[in-house]
Amino acid sequence: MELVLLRHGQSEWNAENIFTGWADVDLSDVGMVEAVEAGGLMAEAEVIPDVVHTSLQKRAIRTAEESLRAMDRQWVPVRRHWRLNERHYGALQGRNKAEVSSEVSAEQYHEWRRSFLVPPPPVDYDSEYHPVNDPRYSDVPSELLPASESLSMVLDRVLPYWFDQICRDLHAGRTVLVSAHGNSLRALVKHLEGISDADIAELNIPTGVPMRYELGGDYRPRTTMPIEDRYLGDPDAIAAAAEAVASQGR
Ligand SMILES: O=C(O)[C@H](O)COP(=O)(O)O
Repeated sequence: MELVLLRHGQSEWNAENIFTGWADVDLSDVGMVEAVEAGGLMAEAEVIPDVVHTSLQKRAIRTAEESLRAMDRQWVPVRRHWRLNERHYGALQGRNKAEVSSEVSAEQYHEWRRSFLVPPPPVDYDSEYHPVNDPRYSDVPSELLPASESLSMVLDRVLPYWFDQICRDLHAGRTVLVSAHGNSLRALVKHLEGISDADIAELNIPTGVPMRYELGGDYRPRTTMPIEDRYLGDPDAIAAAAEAVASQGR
């Protein structure tokens, strides 16, 4: 069973170093190029998706579209679901990462970004950033909609979708592309690789780089290998891009 995880290409707010979360920001020009290149890398590696799962956020949706276009596979079914959204970044959404970092201790900043259990401060119920005020979530019971999320909360909402929808496509023998976000993918990788709550803090996924998984019948990786070896593309450039994500705002 073949699975490809792809963080969306650079977004307009990634380029400006702004906490994004559930804000629906588009790809930057760089991000559009990254999405096309990701399609080229998948084609070159001969991992060709039969189905795509993505979030309800346009940066991931467009990344899926552009990568499929690069593979001449725009006909492939694309399923969208809020459970694959980025982590809700609460009251940090819309704020510059360097500014936030200058206002709090280095420990607090790191805890908000990378701890497993601690969510950032929440947004108010009437905030434009609370999903109850966004019509795209009108079908979702309001008690499931977050005002802020820790990575642990993201994992809890991603896993039902993983087991119910994505594993079903994998079981049917389809090569699955998941086009999603830095933190929804960190949660999924934590689950797949059995990474501890402490060690997941060290994982930073760069934009627009496909990660390839060969899964066994238990929907876990068939072989153990360093995560860096799962990326498609130039290892040095990928390592530098991951380090740049890690040090945002510092
Ligand atoms: O939502 C965001 O700001 C980014 O997509 C992910 O941000 P992070 O790397 O700071 O968690």
